[in-house]
Amino acid sequence: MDHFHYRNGQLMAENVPLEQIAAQVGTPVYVYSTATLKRHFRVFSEAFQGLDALVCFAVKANSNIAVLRVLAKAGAGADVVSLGELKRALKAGIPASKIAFAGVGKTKAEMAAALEAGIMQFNAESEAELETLNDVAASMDMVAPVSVRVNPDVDAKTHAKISTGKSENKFGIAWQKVDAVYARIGELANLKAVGVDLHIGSQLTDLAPFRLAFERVVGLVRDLRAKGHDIRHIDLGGGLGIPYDPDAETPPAPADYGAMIREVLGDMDCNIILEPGRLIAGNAGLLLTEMLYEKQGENRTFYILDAAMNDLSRPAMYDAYHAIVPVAEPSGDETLKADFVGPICESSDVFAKQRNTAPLKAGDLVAIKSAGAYGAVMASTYNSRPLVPEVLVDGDKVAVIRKRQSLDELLSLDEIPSWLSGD
Ligand SMILES: Cc1ncc(COP(=O)(O)O)c(C=O)c1O
Ligand SMILES: N[C@@H](CCCC[NH3+])C(=O)O
Repeated sequence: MDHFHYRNGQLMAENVPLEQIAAQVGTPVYVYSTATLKRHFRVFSEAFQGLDALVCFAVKANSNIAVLRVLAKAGAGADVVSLGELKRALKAGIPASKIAFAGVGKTKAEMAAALEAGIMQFNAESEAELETLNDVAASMDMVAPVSVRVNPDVDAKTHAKISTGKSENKFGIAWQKVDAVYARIGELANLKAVGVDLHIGSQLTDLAPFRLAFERVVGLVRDLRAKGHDIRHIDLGGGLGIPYDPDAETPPAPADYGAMIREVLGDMDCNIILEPGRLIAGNAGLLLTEMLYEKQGENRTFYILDAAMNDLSRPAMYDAYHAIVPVAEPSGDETLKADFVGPICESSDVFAKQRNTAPLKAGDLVAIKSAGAYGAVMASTYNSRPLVPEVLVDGDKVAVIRKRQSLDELLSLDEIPSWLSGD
């Protein structure tokens, strides 16, 4: 059941008409459904029932503290990649013991803060990082729990810009080198190897690359254990895709993903960590926007929206498909083709080209769907456009969970140096 649905001719977020949110908060605005977040988390978690599994939400997908709070209450851990994300996860009530810290460029300050907080594990991505982590832990008289992120050199068969598990990608340590790396960890007094980790890419719509990568990791864990390393955690990363365009994509169901994992890892006697981001948040949010103008170009109609690529960058960055629907349910069957574009001075500020749509007019509200993951978090203020607000709906309750940035707030970050002030 879609929690964004038409009722009495109006697109709703659960029991709240989007028109009401636009009137209260203005547009553009991100709107999230609590029921969808909870359902996605539950369905994903149920796929691992009976296994010793921990679902760590990838905070990079949606880092709003209220969204994290919903997931914390449902039992989620967190996968974080910066001190900012760590602080958000902790503030949302996710216990440090359920937090993994990933990323190729962790700073010493980030390492120290994460050690201080007592996180579950660092997912280390290079030999140099391990040496630095050992030094930081030594200076604090602590032992850092580490998993090495293995790069299994598997083609995830996803968009090139969101593939991470090939040898040419910057992520992880080549799986052929991993043996030597764990031997080195064994020599470092302030590190303790607790697991292995991998993440091969995002928006995967096929189980085969996952299976290949997981089988490689299982082989690796057996070897490491035979050499005396006590590998308890196997972190399989995130990446399971979602249907942005149900006619074009049919990603595997979480239950099938879970069944495959059970098959490959079921007898490993380990704690399995999963890091879904998009799967939990993607279809739990939309970007609500108003159409400003219609413009007739050469052989095409432009629908110019008040949202732009700075608010939702996925179409511009990855040519990503997002469904676009009118908030007022179309009364007839008439359709036409239009380009949905934003106001930014870039040719790539396009949400959809030659998209079939009901005819729209200036002032109409439009929802850009599947924008709950990698939407608000990737926004910028390009063209001096303030960050847009985020709203959370729960049944008939509505709350602004991030307020709209004001122009004053945006401009107040700049300063004119003393030598330029005056005439
Ligand atoms: C290390 C890591 N874990 C988890 C994720 C979440 O991925 P997704 O949102 O595709 O589930 C990402 C992003 O791709 C990631 O880099
Ligand atoms: N940001 C990307 C995915 C990359 C995920 C981060 N590893 C997207 O919107 O699809």
